[in-house]
Amino acid sequence: MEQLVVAIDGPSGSGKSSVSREAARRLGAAYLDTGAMYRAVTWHCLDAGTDLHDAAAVAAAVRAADLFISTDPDSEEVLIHGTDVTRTIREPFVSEAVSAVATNLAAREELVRRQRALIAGHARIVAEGRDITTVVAPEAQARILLTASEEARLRRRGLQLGGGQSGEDLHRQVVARDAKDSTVTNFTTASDGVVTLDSSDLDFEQTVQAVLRVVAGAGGGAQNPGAAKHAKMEGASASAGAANKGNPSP
Ligand SMILES: Nc1ncnc2c1ncn2[C@@H]1O[C@H](COP(=O)(O)OP(=O)(O)OP(=O)(O)O)[C@@H](O)[C@H]1O
Ligand SMILES: Nc1ccn([C@H]2C[C@H](O)[C@@H](COP(=O)(O)O)O2)c(=O)n1
Repeated sequence: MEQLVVAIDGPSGSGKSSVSREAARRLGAAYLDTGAMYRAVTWHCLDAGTDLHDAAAVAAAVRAADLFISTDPDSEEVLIHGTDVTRTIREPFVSEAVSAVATNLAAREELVRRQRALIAGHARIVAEGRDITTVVAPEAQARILLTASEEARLRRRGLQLGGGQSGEDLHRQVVARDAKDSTVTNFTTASDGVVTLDSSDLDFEQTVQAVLRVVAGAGGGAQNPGAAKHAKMEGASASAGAANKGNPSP
């Protein structure tokens, strides 16, 4: 059976992670959050006292990183050197530091290599980030640039963080981070063959449906239509067989 790879990129707060995870469930596919990999190695550098401005030291730390990321859409789990950082990597101190690692080209090269290995290990996978459609998996059957207006993205992130953030904090975590990250990746304009999906005026469910339509149009439907229908009705998982119990060795 031909492998199904769905590649989704987009700016911060566009809904990549949440929409991709749900699309993966309904497709009976694995799910790869590549941003979590950048976050985990950033946490590790901070924890180890590595100077994030020392490009060689950061690259060495990333190459040596013992990193595990679950690819089961129903199990969010990220471990680095055995430490569970699943929650910590979402903290603002990591969000504010991560661009220093994401703009390190040697660190990117290493993480891209690992991401390709993870993708290759699954029969069906939805992978999301900033350079999946262009660098990591340009041969993916379905490639989507998921966008939303800046206003929608700031509003969504504010709601997601509980509404306690100042406008300045949100701007730093969404707009300023995108500005730094876009110096090394293109997630604002769609490359040839990439479908742009603007979710500004769509709710979450409509956005998931729009992604599934693009995948179906590219020839990749639900693995088992009954399971996908069930997942849609019950909000339950259709991800049997998608779990990854061990990442390829570095
Ligand atoms: N179409 C939508 N309408 C309304 N809310 C949405 C929509 N899509 C996603 N959301 C919500 O917006 C928030 C941000 O989404 P998410 O974390 O998936 O974005 P992201 O693009 O992965 O961001 P980042 O790259 O910064 O991690 C979440 O709370 C999510 O549930
Ligand atoms: N393929 C990727 C994925 C992520 N990044 C960078 C961009 C972000 O600043 C950071 C964390 O990503 P997020 O969790 O916010 O999606 O990692 C990247 O450069 N390439």
